[in-house]
Amino acid sequence: MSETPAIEAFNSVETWAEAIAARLAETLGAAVRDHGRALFAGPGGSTPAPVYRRLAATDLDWSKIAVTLVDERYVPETSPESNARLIRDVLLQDKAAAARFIPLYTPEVTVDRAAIVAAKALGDAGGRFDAVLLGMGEDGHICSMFPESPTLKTLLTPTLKPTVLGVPHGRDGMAPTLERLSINLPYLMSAGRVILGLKGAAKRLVFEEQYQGDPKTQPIAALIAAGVPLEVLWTEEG
Ligand SMILES: O=C(O)[C@H](O)[C@@H](O)[C@H](O)[C@H](O)COP(=O)(O)O
Repeated sequence: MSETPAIEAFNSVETWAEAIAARLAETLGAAVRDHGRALFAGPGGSTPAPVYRRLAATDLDWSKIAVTLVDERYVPETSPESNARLIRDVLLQDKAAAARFIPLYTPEVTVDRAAIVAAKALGDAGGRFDAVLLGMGEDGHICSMFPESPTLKTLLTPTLKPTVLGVPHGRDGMAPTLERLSINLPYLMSAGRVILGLKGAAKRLVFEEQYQGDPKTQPIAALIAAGVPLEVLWTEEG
């Protein structure tokens, strides 16, 4: 049985965000020191902004760090739904403005073509993340690994190469409401450090319910079963 990760609890969003940013900075700084470059992948959504703000102010050699996304809505950066917009507006500021951004979205092509372009761009950047920050939806999705999605099985297949896949929007009102692009489980298996940041009681409950679930249909269970050394940092403050 794979190690089940302990949940580290923080009594405020501030201390929670500081702890995550410090760990990400430690890992990215070590990668730059040891290999001359680092690759970070983070989520969109409403959770990571306090972490991104702290990371942006951290003294690292950002000119040697590339930043990308673990998933993206298939919309241009001008859309308020764009995760790239969040990264540019919050993370690629201050000291981190010197970092290179690798978007997942490509305009005017199909989502599957955009996934191929993104997979190549990430491959050209080394094909392995030194540090990953994940969020989680209240349905247990991470990245764009949504329950009931026809792409879920392929995204969760541990034996494939790390890549990016197109994810169709859900039918009959099912999530996701927009077409998406998502890294697959092998990208998390090959990462140097994977941190899951959770806020609120509901998400803690979902995590505790799902981490010993079905690795074929529940992303958190899939990470644990695949032996991803997940660090889970949680704060009650929603
Ligand atoms: O594109 C996205 O929505 C995110 O990358 C996604 O994977 C996110 O981490 C979860 O949906 C949680 O979203 P919240 O942080 O908004 O709860």
